[in-house]
Amino acid sequence: MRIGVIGGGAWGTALAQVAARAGLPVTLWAREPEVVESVNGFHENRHFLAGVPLSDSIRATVDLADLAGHDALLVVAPAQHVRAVLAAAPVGCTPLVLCAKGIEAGTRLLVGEVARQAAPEAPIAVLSGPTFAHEVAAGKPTAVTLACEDEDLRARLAERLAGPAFRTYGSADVTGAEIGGAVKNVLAIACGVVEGAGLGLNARAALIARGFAEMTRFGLARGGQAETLTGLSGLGDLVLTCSSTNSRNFSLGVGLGQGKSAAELLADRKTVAEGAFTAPVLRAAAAEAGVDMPVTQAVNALLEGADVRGVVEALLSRPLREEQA
Ligand SMILES: NC(=O)C1=CN([C@@H]2O[C@H](COP(=O)(O)OP(=O)(O)OC[C@H]3O[C@@H](n4cnc5c(N)ncnc54)[C@H](O)[C@@H]3O)[C@@H](O)[C@H]2O)C=CC1
Ligand SMILES: O=C(CO)COP(=O)(O)O
Repeated sequence: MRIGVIGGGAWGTALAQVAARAGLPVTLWAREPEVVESVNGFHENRHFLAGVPLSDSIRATVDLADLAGHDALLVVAPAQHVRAVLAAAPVGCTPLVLCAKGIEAGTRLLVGEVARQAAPEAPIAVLSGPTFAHEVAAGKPTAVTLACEDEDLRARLAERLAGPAFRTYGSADVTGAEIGGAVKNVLAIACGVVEGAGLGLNARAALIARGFAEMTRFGLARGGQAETLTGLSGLGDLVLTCSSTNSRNFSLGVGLGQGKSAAELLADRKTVAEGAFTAPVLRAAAAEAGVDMPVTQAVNALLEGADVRGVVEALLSRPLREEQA
């Protein structure tokens, strides 16, 4: 099985290394010529994943046409760019494994739904879970959800991508797997705010639990399954991303909690904090689905410049409610 990877950021590079470690030849498409030079010349992505030696069976290219004839394509461009890269890539009926976490602005579509429009003949799978790229690339133990409706393809992909330290758990629930990954980025910003504003560990635990309730309400309304949301791609990833400044979303929240503006924090950023793009789309999608998402609304208010104290007070002073309502 020859694997193509679309996107030479930290995660695309780490996944290229996963596939190479599994013994598969890999072509890695990156839009930056300097990334291609670094991977081909030094077996390292010095721009997005510095310090991690890469397998010499990974060949990088700036030319999307070089992805023709592969057996599966891992799609690891940021969510807002997936439509454009798929439109330009030679996809045809090659299976796509979607690895970006987000919801497309404007259309409010999950990445899998975008891919179905952009590449209607391609079978779709989703790979998602608690996976900091540096740890995966370094070979630290990691487990992911590999969701695909086609049982045979799911089993084939799960088996070929797995390795001694990379466990793939199959699921037929593509929507549920995607929603966990998209929503947790927004909730991670909220947890970062708690850290940055010094609101304490009780507040962070409460936010993870209430945030998860919010993710579940939205996920069920969009057709995801509860078991997926409590799994690796939902609760698992939420816990990881809400616990560490290794998360770009959590770090963005820390800055907001310290009183910095989103514009200041996002200016000249080379790496992506998907939650900043997902938050407004998620708020709109939740309103459309009639789902109450107070933490998501609070994150949007903070991204739009609201004062941290006022937003926290507003969250805490909402009418009391039943926990399971
Ligand atoms: N870094 C991580 O630990 C993980 C990231 N992800 C997800 O993977 C996706 C990609 O993130 P990373 O690899 O971390 O990116 P990154 O933050 O390391 O790098 C930014 C990436 O965005 C690409 N980019 C910027 N503008 C673009 C455009 N106009 N068209 C196409 N690509 C463009 C850059 O080429 C680069 O590959 C995101 O959806 C992220 O949520 C998922 C799991 C883990
Ligand atoms: O998705 C991730 C871990 O599973 C990476 O999180 P960040 O994008 O917040 O760094």
